[in-house]
Amino acid sequence: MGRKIGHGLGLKEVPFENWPCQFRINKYPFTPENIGSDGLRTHTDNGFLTVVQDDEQFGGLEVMQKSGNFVPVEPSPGTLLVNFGDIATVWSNGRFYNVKHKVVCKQEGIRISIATFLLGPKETIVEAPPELVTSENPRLYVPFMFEDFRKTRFFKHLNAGEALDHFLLKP
Ligand SMILES: O=C(O)CCC(=O)C(=O)O
Ligand SMILES: [Fe+2]
Repeated sequence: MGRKIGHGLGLKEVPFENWPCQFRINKYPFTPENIGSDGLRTHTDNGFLTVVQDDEQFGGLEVMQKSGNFVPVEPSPGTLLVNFGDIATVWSNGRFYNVKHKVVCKQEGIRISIATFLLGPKETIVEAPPELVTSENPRLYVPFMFEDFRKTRFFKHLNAGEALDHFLLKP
């Protein structure tokens, strides 16, 4: 998938080969009192991209449009959902949108989703490849280590994309 994304941008090579992945099963034990409230608060994913197998019975995942409106993503049996995270915005030099999303409790019961996260590189810096930096699209972010980015997000509680502002070249 990473290779296809890179090719879509006109790149011959992509760096994702050794980037770590994280696998997580989310379990939401929703009670009647939870209905209408957030099961998972608005956030962006911190890595490059996420592949989600959503709960086919429950629904409840909502993504935020640039306008700020949340739009429900109705689960579709047999399909996976893919979204970009913060590192995709940095690596693509602003071309990819780190979509904000949340989970709303729609009904009582145990909601399960399965997510695989392609994170950022462990040993190399995160930066847009030179082909994606031009005079019309100058570099947006200071090159950084993914681990430093993750710590900034975690310790400053910046879970909805705001951590990227700390790494802007021109704040
Ligand atoms: O449970 C879901 O549908 C989404 C989960 C999610 O956004 C996450 O694990 O980061
Ligand atoms: Fe997420």
